[in-house]
Amino acid sequence: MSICIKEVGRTFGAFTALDKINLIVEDGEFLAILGPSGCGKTTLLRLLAGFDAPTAGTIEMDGRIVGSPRHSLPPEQRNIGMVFQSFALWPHMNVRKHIEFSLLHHQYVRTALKKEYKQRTDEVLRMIKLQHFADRMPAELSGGQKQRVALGRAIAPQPKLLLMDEPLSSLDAELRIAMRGELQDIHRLTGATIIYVTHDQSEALAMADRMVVMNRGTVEQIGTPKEIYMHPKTDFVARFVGKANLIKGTWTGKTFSPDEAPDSRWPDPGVSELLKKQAVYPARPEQLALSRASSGIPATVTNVQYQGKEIHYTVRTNGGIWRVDTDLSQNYDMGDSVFLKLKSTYDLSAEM
Ligand SMILES: Nc1ncnc2c1ncn2[C@@H]1O[C@H](COP(=O)(O)OP(=O)(O)OP(=O)(O)O)[C@@H](O)[C@H]1O
Repeated sequence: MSICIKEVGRTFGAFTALDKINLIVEDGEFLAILGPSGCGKTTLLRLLAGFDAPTAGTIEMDGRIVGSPRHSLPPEQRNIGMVFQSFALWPHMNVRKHIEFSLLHHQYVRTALKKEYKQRTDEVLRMIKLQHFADRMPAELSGGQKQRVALGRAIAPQPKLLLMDEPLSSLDAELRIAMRGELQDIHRLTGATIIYVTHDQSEALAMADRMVVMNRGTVEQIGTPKEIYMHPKTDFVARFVGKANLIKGTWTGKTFSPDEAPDSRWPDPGVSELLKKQAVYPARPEQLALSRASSGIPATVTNVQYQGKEIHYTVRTNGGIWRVDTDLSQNYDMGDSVFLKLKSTYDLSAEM
């Protein structure tokens, strides 16, 4: 299913939860909507599901207007499947019945699928790897298994659009990672368009074809995970997705000199015009290095966190507090005086 969101807004009294959202989602695309708490992600998903109507603009699905201030097609007439954070399983139904129920009661199930619902249920149970758990009740399942039932129930009727609202957030870290692969498999197997809401950037980066980064009810940037991570357009995206340090300085054409180390020349890896206008360089923690040699920005180590594969340092300079991630060969202690630099692979001053 393709979706076209045009100038969509949603106000609650005097409060604007969504403002002039414009977005096109291609048929079969996996789109992640990423943003901090309260930025309007769930509000947008509710508009797409048909639980709520926009107060401005239009939402089209496969070329047909389904949501506008005057008219909203109810959820059951939209050919969608939904998966929520809470699983929302029925406590009195076993795993098989969950899948069967959705096949027998979803308005858009093809007659052939409905007729063959037992075979389809077996197929879905295999897809979500619960064929040996079909008779279990929800209370007898682990968190990951419950999540898979919710997913199976949503995909069984072969909806053209799957809406997911933080579906992995109640799982532990290990399961969340395992479920990412399963969601990708399901996307590949079903070919459905997926709109996936999360505030976890690593989830969005790992799975999505494209990401929409939202902030305070507006879209900050739309792009592939690589574009968003490597080339953030705004300071918000640079900080939120890449955890970038926004170092102040002067841009001269394609080189940057930090105010606190004016002799350094940092190259332009594709920094946006907006960030250049703001006279900052977005350096992600892994792009920075520390050294004892006296070149770069003088800094003091204020925090050290050993992470096994790398070390996360926090350093303070006159201009701010910055995060630097290094490999294990760099060893500094709290209180050490060091110099903050761009990693030598990036730093042009090394060639001078
Ligand atoms: N029915 C409502 N009445 C008034 N304000 C609302 C209503 N629904 C949402 N809001 C407000 O709209 C804003 C966006 O809410 P929304 O639930 O979309 O955020 P979110 O990005 O999904 O956040 P989270 O990640 O915490 O779920 C919030 O400030 C919220 O308080």
